[in-house]
Amino acid sequence: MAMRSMRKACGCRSFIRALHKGPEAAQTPQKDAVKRVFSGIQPTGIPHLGNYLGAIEAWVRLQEEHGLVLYSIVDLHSITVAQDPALLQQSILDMTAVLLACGINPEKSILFQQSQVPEHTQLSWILTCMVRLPRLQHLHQWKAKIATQKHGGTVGLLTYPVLQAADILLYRSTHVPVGEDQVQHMELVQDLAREFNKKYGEFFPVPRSILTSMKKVKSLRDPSAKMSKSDPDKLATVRITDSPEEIVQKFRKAMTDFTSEVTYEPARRAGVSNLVAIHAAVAGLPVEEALRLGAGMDTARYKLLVADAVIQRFAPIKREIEKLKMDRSHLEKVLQVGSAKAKELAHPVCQEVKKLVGFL
Ligand SMILES: Nc1ncnc2c1ncn2[C@@H]1O[C@H](COP(=O)(O)OC(=O)[C@@H](N)Cc2c[nH]c3ccccc23)[C@@H](O)[C@H]1O
Repeated sequence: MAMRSMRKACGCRSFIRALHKGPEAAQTPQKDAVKRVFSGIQPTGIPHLGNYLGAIEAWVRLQEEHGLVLYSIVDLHSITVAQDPALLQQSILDMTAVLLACGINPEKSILFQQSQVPEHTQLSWILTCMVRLPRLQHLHQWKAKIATQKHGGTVGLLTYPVLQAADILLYRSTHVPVGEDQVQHMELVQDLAREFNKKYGEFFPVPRSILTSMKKVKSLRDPSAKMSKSDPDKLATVRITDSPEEIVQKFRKAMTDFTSEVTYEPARRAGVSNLVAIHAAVAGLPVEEALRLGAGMDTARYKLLVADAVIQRFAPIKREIEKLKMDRSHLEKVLQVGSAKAKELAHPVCQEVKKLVGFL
């Protein structure tokens, strides 16, 4: 059944070609002609402009182009740092509402809850036994995250990228739309796929990252850093559900420089260039057109134009989120159905892996 569903996944490749792929992606030979797309998002916190432009927007387009597309709400990943159980339950449903409101269509892609498919943790254990400790200790995100944790962080936080590898490989995925912050994790996934194939015979395709032109949306308060859910400065991050007033305030306070003209020079003028990139992306314009609209404005006025474009873009999504959140049983049903479909795909792959590894 799994292989039959996977074979259906072909479709046109134009969108994938149109997206910028990272260098590691371009160099990876891809023997597998069938495209299988997988990605995930942590349920904790409301998605922000970075999640939306760097990942979710691409997810929506990819489900139009490919037969087998899976998106997972990765609740197992979220407990690598402390969570309140009641809040986590609510966050999983809220994230379901957000993804549906953004355009994820459960008829076109499989939207599911990671913990409902136990094969993720089973494959994760097998892969964990193939990774050397220093490989995980050298990853940027581990180093950044332990700096914020008491007592050095949990073992789960350390092995988090191996679970991510299991998520992807479990569906023998070929393409993974992610933001730039996940590229190092993707290199680990690619290495694990190659190593597994070398040891047990050709089994996993080596998955490629798909990066959009908005692969790193910067913090509004520090354009040298990425926009992040966990930024302690509330003005740094624009969430999908922010009110128009909050959005205006955040853009007003966005860090730029002492030049008032609006230009796009990411290396020299990171702050204003981040605004131009956001403007172009949310308004669906080329950067040149966004610059033309900002011509003659000073940065203070341009910030309001960008804020307005973001407000317009998020307004219908916000309305839809509110509507969806009123029907809890619908959200639960979507996850239930999606998780059953994912399990149907995951089970035979996991069984094959177990056999290859030598389990009876
Ligand atoms: N400032 C930003 N600019 C551009 N893109 C950004 C920005 N911030 C976040 N992203 C992207 O949003 C997606 C979800 O983020 P998460 O932190 O939940 O994403 C994470 O924590 C993953 N470990 C979840 C995961 C678990 N298993 C997977 C398997 C495949 C892909 C992803 C996963 C990601 O694509 C992330 O790159």
